[in-house]
Amino acid sequence: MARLGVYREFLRDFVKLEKPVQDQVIEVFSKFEHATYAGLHLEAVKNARDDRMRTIRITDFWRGVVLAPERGDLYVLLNVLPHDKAYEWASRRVVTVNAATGAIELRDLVAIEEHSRALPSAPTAARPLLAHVSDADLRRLGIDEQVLALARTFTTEEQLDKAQAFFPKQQHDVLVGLASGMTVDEVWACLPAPAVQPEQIDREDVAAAVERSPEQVLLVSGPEELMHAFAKPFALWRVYLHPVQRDVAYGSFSGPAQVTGGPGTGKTVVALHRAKHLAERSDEERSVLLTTYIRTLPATMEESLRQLIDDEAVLRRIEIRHIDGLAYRLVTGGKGSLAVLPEEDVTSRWKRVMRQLGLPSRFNETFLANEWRQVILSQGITSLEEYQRAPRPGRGRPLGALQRAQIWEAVTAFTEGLRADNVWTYETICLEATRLLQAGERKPYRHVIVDEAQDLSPWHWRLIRAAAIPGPDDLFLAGDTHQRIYGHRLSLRQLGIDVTGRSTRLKISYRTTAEILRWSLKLLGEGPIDDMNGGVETLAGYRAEVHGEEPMLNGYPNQPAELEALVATVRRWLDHGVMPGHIGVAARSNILADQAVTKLKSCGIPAISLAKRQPGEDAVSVGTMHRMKGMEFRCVAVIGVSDHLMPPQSAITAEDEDPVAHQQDLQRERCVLFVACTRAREELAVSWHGSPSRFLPLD
Ligand SMILES: Nc1ncnc2c1ncn2[C@@H]1O[C@H](COP(=O)(O)OP(=O)(O)OP(=O)(O)O)[C@@H](O)[C@H]1O
Repeated sequence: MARLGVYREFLRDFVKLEKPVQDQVIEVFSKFEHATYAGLHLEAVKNARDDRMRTIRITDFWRGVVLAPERGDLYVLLNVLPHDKAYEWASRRVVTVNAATGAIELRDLVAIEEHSRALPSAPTAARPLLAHVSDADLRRLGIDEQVLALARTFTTEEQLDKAQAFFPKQQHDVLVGLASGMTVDEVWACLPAPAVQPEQIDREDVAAAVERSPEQVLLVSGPEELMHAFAKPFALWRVYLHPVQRDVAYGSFSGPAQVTGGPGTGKTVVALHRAKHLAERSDEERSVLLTTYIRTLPATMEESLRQLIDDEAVLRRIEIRHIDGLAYRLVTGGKGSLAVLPEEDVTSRWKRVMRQLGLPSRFNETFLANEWRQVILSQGITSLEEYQRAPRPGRGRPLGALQRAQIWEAVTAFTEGLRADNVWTYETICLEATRLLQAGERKPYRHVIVDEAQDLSPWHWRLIRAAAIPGPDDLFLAGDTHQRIYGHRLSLRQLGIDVTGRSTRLKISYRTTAEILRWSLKLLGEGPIDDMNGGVETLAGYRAEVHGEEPMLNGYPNQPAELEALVATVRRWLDHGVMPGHIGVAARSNILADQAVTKLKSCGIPAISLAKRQPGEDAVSVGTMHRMKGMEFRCVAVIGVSDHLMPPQSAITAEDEDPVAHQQDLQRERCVLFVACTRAREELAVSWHGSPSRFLPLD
């Protein structure tokens, strides 16, 4: 019986086909297993450079390109294209085996030969791009003779960029890494670990290579899995994990462990698989807690877990809860309710305290609230003596003993006021929940998994530490400090959570394209980013496997013109067959996001605010950049990236008030923009009106 694999690169393109063609592809290939070779009408391709290429009828107009095995029964669906293009595509391409990884790779042989023929006969004076790398090193990294010969002639990055269209992808990535200054060892470390030793790789045996290429080919076990792969091409994570992801998700750790990595590297995916793994090993209900600070995430995580776990008993062992919701429930015991103050009431209480105590105006309400959160609560300070001695990292304005005494008096008045009025803030609820857990004997969870860990504050971590039984596999953290949009710098070790020797960094972005990634990384600026463990975080080796268009960057004279252009951009995406629900629009403020919804709707485009969107709703999703966290779309427009809006003045502490807080606020805003831009899978459009934001790399 024939078996079927689907080339992963095609899965991304599958969503771009029109719905009736998609349906027909599914129809044809769901019968594949049971059909005979002849019954499938696989046609040979005339003048093919690779005689294993076949095509198969999808409709009168569309054909699938299939790699047929020389021996064995494993066929690979490589692409689906209009009739003539399918034959042309198939005739030019050759499947080979990578010498370093043993995986299959696809090249446009005709284009390589054409480029090789077009080379000038005499060498040029310009320095070759890869002059600093020896042939031996290139071969060790899997560059074959044909690619090597052509790559040696390149003198500009532009030539190398163009070669992306015809070189095998893995080899092209290696060359780009070397050309960008990575060392041979660094590039080597980024290659997927070969399933066999390089000396055992038989480069003629394509059939064996297909079997050991899970990163290139999704092997489907039957029609149901095929349907799922096509129905949810973005949900491949369910069935396939990169070996590094798998090791972390299904590994055993002697204590707290951590997974880090840039946007789209699959940290949430790993967290979900880890929850499944730990729940399967457990026998108690609600013994695994999956938590986060991002409000929208628990609902999405629940939906994803339901896709991953069929067994209701296993599902019942996992509790998914927002961290503040967890604290609330621990304090109320699930009964009664607490009066939680909205942020504006918290601010007016600080103002009132200032007035009552006659504090100098330089201690304004923001300063006091930040001092309380970032110094007093963060360090768990409970007395003036402790506060007098406390270091104040991240706080720029020095304070003498008298000033500290004044502030302490204000903090005491504020917290006593809350108590007297029986009202709470989320911080005080969290402190109370931690106190209850520390006082009690029972820890409610065996395992706690935290997603978007970078956004939690020290009081959250104390709660988490107190909620889990210390021991093997107790805590598992997934996060990326480059995407910190709420929390502050902290050291987990100082909070009793030590992940030394149990931290893994993921490097492949499965979400976005190399072009979007390269541009977005520049948004982060030059400043060092901490790693939550007292060190500096890095994104070295972070890369995307797929390529696409460069981000579109456009400025307009005023906001109406920018919104008009947004409509045109969204229309173009829709005209290209992108479903409305696969388009996201992000703005820094709620006001601009609301205006975008109104504008899109007034032009007949279905659009909805992210705050109101129901799962599965097919409308363009519009929201603030903060709301974009944890989401992804095929196409994303980030609007209002103007200098007067990004960063918003109100979000930045004045430099003369506190230079350290000023820098931190700017960095956080850069991260906010970075998060919004890295939600795009295929296309990113960034726009502004008036002057562009100083964060934008426009060169
Ligand atoms: N092994 C994999 N194979 C295919 N797709 C994957 C794999 N791992 C993750 N993905 C996909 O990549 C996308 C990003 O995954 P995920 O949201 O887990 O990344 P993340 O690191 O948490 O991102 P962010 O930090 O930006 O929130 C998702 O669409 C997910 O399905």
